[in-house]
Amino acid sequence: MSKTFSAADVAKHNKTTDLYILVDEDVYDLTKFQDEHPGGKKILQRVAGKDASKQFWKYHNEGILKKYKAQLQVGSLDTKKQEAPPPPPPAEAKPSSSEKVVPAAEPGQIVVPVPGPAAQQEEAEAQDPFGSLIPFADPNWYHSYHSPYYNDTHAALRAEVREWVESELEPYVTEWDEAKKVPDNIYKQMGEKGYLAGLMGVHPYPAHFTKNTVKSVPPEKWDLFHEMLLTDELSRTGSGGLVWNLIGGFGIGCPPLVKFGKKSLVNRILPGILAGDKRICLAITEPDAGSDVANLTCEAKLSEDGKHYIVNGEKKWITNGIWSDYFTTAVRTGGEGMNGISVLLIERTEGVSTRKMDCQGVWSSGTTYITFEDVKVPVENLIGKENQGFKVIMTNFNHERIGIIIQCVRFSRVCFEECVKYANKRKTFGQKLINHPVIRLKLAHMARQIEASHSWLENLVYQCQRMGETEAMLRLGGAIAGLKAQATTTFEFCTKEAAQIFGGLAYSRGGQGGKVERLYRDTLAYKIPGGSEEIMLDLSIRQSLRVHKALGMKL
Ligand code: HEM
Repeated sequence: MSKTFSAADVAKHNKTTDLYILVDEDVYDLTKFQDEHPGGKKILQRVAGKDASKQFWKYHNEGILKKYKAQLQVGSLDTKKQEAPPPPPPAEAKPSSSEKVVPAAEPGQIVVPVPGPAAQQEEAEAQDPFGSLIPFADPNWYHSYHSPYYNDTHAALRAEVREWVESELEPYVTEWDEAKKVPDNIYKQMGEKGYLAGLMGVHPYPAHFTKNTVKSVPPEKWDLFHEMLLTDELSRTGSGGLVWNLIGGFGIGCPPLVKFGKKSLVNRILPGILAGDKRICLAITEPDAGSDVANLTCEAKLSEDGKHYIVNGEKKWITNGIWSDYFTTAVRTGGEGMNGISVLLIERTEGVSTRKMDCQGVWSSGTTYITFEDVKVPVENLIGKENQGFKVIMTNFNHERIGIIIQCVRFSRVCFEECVKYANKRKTFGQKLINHPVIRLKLAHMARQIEASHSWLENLVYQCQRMGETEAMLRLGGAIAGLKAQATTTFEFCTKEAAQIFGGLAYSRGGQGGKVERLYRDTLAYKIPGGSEEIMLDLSIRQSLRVHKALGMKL
């Protein structure tokens, strides 16, 4: 691979039986690949032995080279400048001695962190520029804007996650989405890298349940902005399916267990989950109960000896259900309405059946139909108190919705970024797309919605960070619901506008418009679950008025 060629050497490989091309001064041997080239072999034969950079970039984006480089590159031109060595891996940030370190929580108990004085000082510094520097394609602290929310540990985590996403996830995302399955070892890596433990809305990091902690952030420094940026960077893959595969079941199924589960239950099953060996999901929605949670009918009856619940019922649209070992399940243990609901941790045992559902989007997320038939569940597996499960579910909603918002905002940025890159190379009517005002207008409407959503998001994450669980649940539900609607409408708007900019390329699957086409199909998976857009908008006003009345609102 490290071989060097002169242009004249490359020019000799100009036959169908010996076909080299140059792209950006790197030499590729396409002799065998030409037959499987999706764009056809004739088009490659026409540039055999030549510099095909211009043609290459016209038809592909950078993901293609990442995927095929190792297989096809045989060397570089002798004129090519040595590439700068890769940046050193993110340093393992160590707690400074001047900082206040909060002791780790006991199992099943949550401690609210207090940032130390050094952390507060760090927050004031703008971080070094990071990423493509395309405006609005990343949050503006990536562009050295000042921000009170991020310090060196956030920058280190950002570099760590991006490196993993770009090298090991992004090149394969389309393949996995089409196969409707992500290889198991990717989820396992989420555990090994310590990311699963950081995604539960619990801070500081519950390090005592796992030997795998995040490399670039000491557990006691972990905050909700680390969690936010982890989800954000994973979402750069532009696949709701991938993100939901990795965190869609865990991120909403595990927090109720950690926050409300009995110590013995948590101690027994959490380590296996955080290691990435066992999978968990949240099973609330039923064929006839969605946003109207209080109406659910899956029943759990206490056995005569009082040792088990016997569960019967159906759950529908359950993310990750097909691969899950544990189901955090809402069941009816009492009378009608919200006061008859409990939450049970059901293990995959006799009587639990799962079947994959075919859906419009988020293909690799494993959307599942579940039936429970006389499933015996030990009473030890009750999460929270009997008939008080509604509180557990409500507490979970803010965390779930914030996760959805983070993904929608980043997916909107992905659409924007793809459009800016494409509009700077694609020409129509003798002009690059970016030179047409109508295209810039579309980009401007995307950017203003993205940035407004992101600023509101940061503000609400900061409130969650400072308020603690119960106060956040009581006070922020309205605003978070409003922001969820804002984020899903922004996401839908951006996919629609991006599809218009990409034209036919966003209508066919894969290729340059591949991310936009996929995200377009994924939008409903964000607009409907976690509370539909309509319910969110209504709740945002109802709930905010109720809270502000309690605060002393004067009308
Ligand atoms: C390292 C060399 C190359 C590799 C690995 C490669 C790979 C691919 C792949 C995977 C696709 C499917 C669409 C996508 O995923 O983007 C594709 C499509 C295509 N390629 Fe290439 N290609 C190479 C070089 C070239 C060159 C030099 C040309 C032109 C001279 C070319 C022209 C095309 C065309 C026209 C398409 C169809 C685009 C469309 O469907 O809109 N490719 N190529």
